[in-house]
Amino acid sequence: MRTKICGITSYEDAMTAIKAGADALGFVFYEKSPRYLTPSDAKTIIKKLPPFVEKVALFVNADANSIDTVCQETGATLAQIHFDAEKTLYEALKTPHIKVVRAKIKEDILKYADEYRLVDAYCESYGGAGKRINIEWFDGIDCSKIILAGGLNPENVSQLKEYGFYGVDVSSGVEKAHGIKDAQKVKDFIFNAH
Ligand SMILES: O=C(O)c1ccccc1N[C@@H]1O[C@H](COP(=O)(O)O)[C@@H](O)[C@H]1O
Repeated sequence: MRTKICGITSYEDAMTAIKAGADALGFVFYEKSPRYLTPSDAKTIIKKLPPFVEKVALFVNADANSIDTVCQETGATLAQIHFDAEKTLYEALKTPHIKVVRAKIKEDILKYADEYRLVDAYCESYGGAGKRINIEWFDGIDCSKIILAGGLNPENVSQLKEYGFYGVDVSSGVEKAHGIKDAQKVKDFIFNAH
């Protein structure tokens, strides 16, 4: 399973995750998030990072133009559209992107069945709240294009093997405080996911 560590706010945390084997790092450009960082601060971190690691820019309720601009300015390689965007937004986006399904019910998971997508538990604050998704909803579903998110941590990530998810994404489950990663939890999360 690929792993993404989201809510990175420092170079040190970024390198801890990369050295532990993370495939992707997430930078949150949603001002209401406790993990928000400015595009300028993200750029400073991203330009020092090694290649072959996906730098993901996470957006909530942003328009296509500002998403493209932030990604271009910061060096982010993929946009995570963490809200229910209109089709026109996806059509207008120039930046490679991944759609997020904020699942309220099992049927929501089938929405983008034929493409890679990130599935998170629905919550009013959009994400990063540690809210767990009902894992039984994935029974009998082809999970090979799904990145699972929502309430994951170093303990429960090791229980996902049978589902065959493409990847997992975690934010709050590997923190010691909002926006600050716990190095041991990051290492354990990635080790257990593998
Ligand atoms: O991390 C955030 O602060 C955040 C804010 C707004 C939307 C999404 C956010 N993070 C993403 O939410 C999911 C689940 O996070 P958690 O592991 O349950 O804390 C994950 O995809 C994060 O990338």
